[in-house]
Amino acid sequence: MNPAPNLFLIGPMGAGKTTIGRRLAEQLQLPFHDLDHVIEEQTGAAIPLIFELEGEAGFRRRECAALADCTALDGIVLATGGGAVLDPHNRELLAARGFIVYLETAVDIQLSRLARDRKRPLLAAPDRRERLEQMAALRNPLYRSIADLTVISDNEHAAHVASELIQRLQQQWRREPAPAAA
Ligand SMILES: Nc1ncnc2c1ncn2[C@@H]1O[C@H](COP(=O)(O)OP(=O)(O)O)[C@@H](O)[C@H]1O
Ligand SMILES: O=C(O)C1=C[C@@H](OP(=O)(O)O)[C@@H](O)[C@H](O)C1
Ligand SMILES: [Mg+2]
Repeated sequence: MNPAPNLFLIGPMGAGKTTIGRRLAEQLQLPFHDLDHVIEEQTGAAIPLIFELEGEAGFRRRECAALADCTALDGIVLATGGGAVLDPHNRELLAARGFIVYLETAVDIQLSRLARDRKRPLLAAPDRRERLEQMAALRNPLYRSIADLTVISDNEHAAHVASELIQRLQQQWRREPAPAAA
């Protein structure tokens, strides 16, 4: 629960980390970074191509490097990718360097939001529900283990989730000092 100079969004694919993170950064007037976007810029390739050429292991190595770079910054909002919490060192860096918000989302909601998605290689499975449920079983305890704040991200309006999140953060910061921008 340490107030820290960064806000990190964690949670599964389709939770709205990228969408809500961008809104949150705008409203808090902080720079926004999306970990997947940073990986794509550093690699010069889109996420599906990285998976195709280097496999998930190669993507994870790049994700660790990008996360180390992003968590070295101060005063940012960072939307992580859903699997960033799998690596124990990533979890340590996130916990040490920022305030962690877990966007909790039901598999049904993920399925409907991502129904037409073709940019998330891990969803290229014959049974998407089964894949998401397997990932949730492994990852949800990890999200919970490092979250400073958990917000249910099931509402169909991203703006609604973002404003609830800001209210919850303000309540939190009334109890503890607000994170200072760099
Ligand atoms: N609260 C929400 N309600 C409805 N759709 C949402 C909401 N948050 C995100 N979305 C949509 O779901 C999809 C995935 O959102 P995204 O922000 O990319 O999630 P993540 O980064 O967690 O994978 C996008 O099409 C986005 O517009
Ligand atoms: O859950 C995962 O392992 C992944 C989530 C994706 O990001 P989002 O959570 O932003 O969709 C992206 O990092 C990659 O496709 C792998
Ligand atoms: Mg995202």
